[in-house]
Amino acid sequence: MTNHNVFTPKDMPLAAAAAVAANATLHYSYPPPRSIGGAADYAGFKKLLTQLEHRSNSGGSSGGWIGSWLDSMRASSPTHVASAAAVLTSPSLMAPCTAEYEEWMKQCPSASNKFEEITAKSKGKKIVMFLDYDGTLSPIVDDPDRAYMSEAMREAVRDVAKCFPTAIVSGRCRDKVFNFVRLAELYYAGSHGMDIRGPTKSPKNIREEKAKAILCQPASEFLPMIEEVHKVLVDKTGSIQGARVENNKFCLSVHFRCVDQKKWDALAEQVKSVLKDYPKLRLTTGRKVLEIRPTIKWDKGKALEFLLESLGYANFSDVFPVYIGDDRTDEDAFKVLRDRGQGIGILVSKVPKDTSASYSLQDPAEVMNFLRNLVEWKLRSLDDRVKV
Ligand SMILES: O=P(O)(O)OC[C@H]1O[C@H](O[C@H]2O[C@H](CO)[C@@H](O)[C@H](O)[C@H]2O)[C@H](O)[C@@H](O)[C@@H]1O
Repeated sequence: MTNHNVFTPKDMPLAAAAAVAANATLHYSYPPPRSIGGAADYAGFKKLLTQLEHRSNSGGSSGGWIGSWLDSMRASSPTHVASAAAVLTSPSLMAPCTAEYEEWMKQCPSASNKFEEITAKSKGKKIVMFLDYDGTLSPIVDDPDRAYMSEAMREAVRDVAKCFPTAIVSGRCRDKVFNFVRLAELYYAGSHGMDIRGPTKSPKNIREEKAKAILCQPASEFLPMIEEVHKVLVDKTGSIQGARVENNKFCLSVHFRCVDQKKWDALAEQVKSVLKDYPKLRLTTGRKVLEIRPTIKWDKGKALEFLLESLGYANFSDVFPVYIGDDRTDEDAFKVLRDRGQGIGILVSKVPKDTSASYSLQDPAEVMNFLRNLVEWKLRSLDDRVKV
């Protein structure tokens, strides 16, 4: 089991630096990652993409408790700004952070800086993209209903999907995440992978009938139970200001981002008392959220495997899955890739975390840059082939 975001007193400077980074108004003083090509280059490549498109057209997280409820909630929320100023102004506090970050960077280097290494690894293989939504394609915000992705990000994802089969894998319910992304040519795995659907508009790189046939809902029998628990939780948590229960169809999210920290314990107790009557449901933690889901052995890792199989890409030798995500629940997918020795996992994080991913990116902005670079690289290699 990974030990994400677990901060002990000795980690306090690091936690404070995390706060600085996670709140994005201040920046962690670390060398910015190298980028390949800027906006101008990208416009040129967009033109090339359109040309090449025409040319080709003619041919677990693991469940259970991690310590106490409250510890677990705190562990998933290292985003307070309280000590940020102290960190920024104190060299003695900054030094250990940098050393620790540098150490982490050795284990989980920047995918931007290692771009050539990544593309070299994928040589001769078919890249398949898996993208988490919240915190990966959209920045984390207080109101889950307003977690919009930018138009620029949408365009980058659209371009990626023209080059590689692309799936969105999210804890949100499939319809909701689709309404945010609004790209019909993608695969969507909602409810932490428990609701998978192929594209409604056929992507260029997949046979239409194959794409449309993909559908997987391994937790259907839990629907009535989830509905019931949703109602009970809304009722029980109603008195806690800022608490919010989100119905994600096959799972539920209890948000505490806007709850006063003094009330976290009370909220945890409420959730705990409800779940006592539902032993077939388990709880995991995400970014200031308690996630309630069926105890079935299904997670984002299983969803990734399902999609690879369905697409006929399960073969080790000719597929290179790239999974990008920021959350504990994405660790299940990173682990699958690591265990299979196939493709790469990229963790989106500005702070050191225990992870099964092999690379990192700092935030959605850097994810967008990475996606654009992949498209440019792909088009460059296609164009080179055409020239030959
Ligand atoms: O798998 P994901 O796509 O990363 O979804 C995980 C949860 O993301 C959302 O919550 C998170 O983002 C919110 C908006 O930025 C933020 O307010 C919240 O604190 C985060 O936990 C979503 O609302 C949940 O339903 C997903 O399970």
